[in-house]
Amino acid sequence: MTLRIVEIFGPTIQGEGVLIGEPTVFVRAGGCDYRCSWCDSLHAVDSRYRHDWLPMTPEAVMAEVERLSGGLPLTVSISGGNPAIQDFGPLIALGRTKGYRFACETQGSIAQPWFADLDTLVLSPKPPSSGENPDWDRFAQCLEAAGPARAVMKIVVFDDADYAWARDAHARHPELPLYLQPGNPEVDPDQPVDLDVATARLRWLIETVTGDRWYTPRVLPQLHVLVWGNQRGV
Ligand SMILES: C[S@@+](CC[C@H](N)C(=O)[O-])C[C@H]1O[C@@H](n2cnc3c(N)ncnc32)[C@H](O)[C@@H]1O
Ligand SMILES: Nc1nc2[nH]cc(C(=O)O)c2c(=O)[nH]1
Ligand code: SF4
Ligand SMILES: [Mg+2]
Repeated sequence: MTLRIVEIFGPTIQGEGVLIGEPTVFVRAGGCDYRCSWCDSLHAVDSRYRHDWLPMTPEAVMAEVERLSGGLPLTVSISGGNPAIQDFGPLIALGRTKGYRFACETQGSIAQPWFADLDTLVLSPKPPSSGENPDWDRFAQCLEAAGPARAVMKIVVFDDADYAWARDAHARHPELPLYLQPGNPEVDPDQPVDLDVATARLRWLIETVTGDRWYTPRVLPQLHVLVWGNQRGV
């Protein structure tokens, strides 16, 4: 059994959401059932890049994670692409025997039994600006599959319509801790990120939430983007 792997990198810090700042090794899976207009990881989505994806056994993935982490357990974040189109159960089982913890980032379109083996499931349903239209029944199936794993919701907000949509999404799932992050409009890895633009977008989101007296979500930047821009592998 092999997994389609785009890249394995770290240790770095988790730059987004509930685990922000946490030392992390990332395992990026190839392939996605969505095509978000502003996807910052097209190299893991578009089949144009698939010749760069490596078939790897769970043992080989874990060996690379251990090499990068110096053999000391930390949090492994499985992202993509949508990792839920593959079976990460054997990798998680193997990593657990060595003391590693696991988180997964997915949009909530495909449920997997192995979600229950995670420590943290980050569900990131896509707002209107993405051009995708989430299926809330499937989203609920993902939550059900998570079982004992901690599930949280992270929503990217580009504009007022996304913000209103995020409020509705929270109303559907008030039980999920909610994290909002401003959208990054500049995702070309070869172009620098304009920090003034990033700061202005973050300020707008904070002021929108507080101005609305909405005290539920945590508003966070993409910390890695502030530090490294759109560079890959960080
Ligand atoms: C690249 S995705 C991979 C995992 C999964 N496909 C998903 O979308 O949740 C990881 C996270 O990056 C977020 N993201 C992608 N492009 C972004 C952008 N341009 N600005 C801000 N966040 C973005 C996604 O919403 C998701 O929360
Ligand atoms: N540092 C860092 N934090 C991240 N959080 C989510 C990421 C992703 O691309 O899934 C990501 C990433 O690529 N790097
Ligand atoms: S679901 Fe995630 S990986 Fe897939 S296109 Fe959207 S942001 Fe990119
Ligand atoms: Mg990213």
